[in-house]
Amino acid sequence: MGNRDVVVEVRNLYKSFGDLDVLMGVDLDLYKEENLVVLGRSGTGKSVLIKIMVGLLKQDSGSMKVLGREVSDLNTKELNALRLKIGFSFQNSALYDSMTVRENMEFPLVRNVKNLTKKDITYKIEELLDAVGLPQTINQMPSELSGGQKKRIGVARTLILNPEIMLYDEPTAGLDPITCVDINNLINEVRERYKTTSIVITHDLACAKMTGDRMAVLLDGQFKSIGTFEEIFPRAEDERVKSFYDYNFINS
Ligand SMILES: Nc1ncnc2c1ncn2[C@@H]1O[C@H](COP(=O)(O)OP(=O)(O)OP(=O)(O)O)[C@@H](O)[C@H]1O
Repeated sequence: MGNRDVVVEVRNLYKSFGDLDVLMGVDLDLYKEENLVVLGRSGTGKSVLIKIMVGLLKQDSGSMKVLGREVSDLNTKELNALRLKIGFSFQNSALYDSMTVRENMEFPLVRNVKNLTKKDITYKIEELLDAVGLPQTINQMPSELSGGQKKRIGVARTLILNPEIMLYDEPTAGLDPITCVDINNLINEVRERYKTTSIVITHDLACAKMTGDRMAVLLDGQFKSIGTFEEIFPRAEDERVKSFYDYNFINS
């Protein structure tokens, strides 16, 4: 891990929807260049937490500081600037089906960065396709790519704006075990090469083990356990944390 600068600081964060209490006192420090895995069953509030982090939702109380700024205090312009520093890698890759790989990658660049020459754009696209090991796909359509390749291109497209923070939402969902290992390696390589700080949301403990420096388990609206894989799972006492481990490593 790099130094211990805190990139995201969450303190006593609460969020409810009517009678539904989702986040109930979340605390978290995400350190620079760390890969933090967030685990939690469906509906525990992982997406709500991420949405508060990028200013799509507002907390009821508590604090969410990203890159030193309290997100709920930011105006629209500041929020847009913050979002450019956060790369979101979607579960379904979110590529535009009617565009080639090159056009898919060009799109966020042209939209967000002024005064780039055609040469700059091509250079950047080629560099990132190289980084994800798919330079040969530049003129292909998404329909011609495998699920794993689409994920890689999705990650390359997210990286094109040089984000400081990467959010990976279920990066291995729907992939075969070998492609999962590939994507996990990619997440680690991205951190090495681009010095990103990452949050990986997953239900896949093998993915968690390979990519996470630490993991945080969201239970009853809080991170009850935060630590390395070995600190949390093999000897978990909470039945729900234990069942996560048993399900992934014994019953599957
Ligand atoms: N805008 C909203 N209005 C009302 N309820 C919401 C809203 N957003 C989320 N919720 C509720 O908050 C709870 C947590 O949702 P969230 O999407 O964060 O779950 P999750 O942990 O990301 O689940 P999954 O793993 O299935 O994606 C759910 O019960 C959901 O219905």
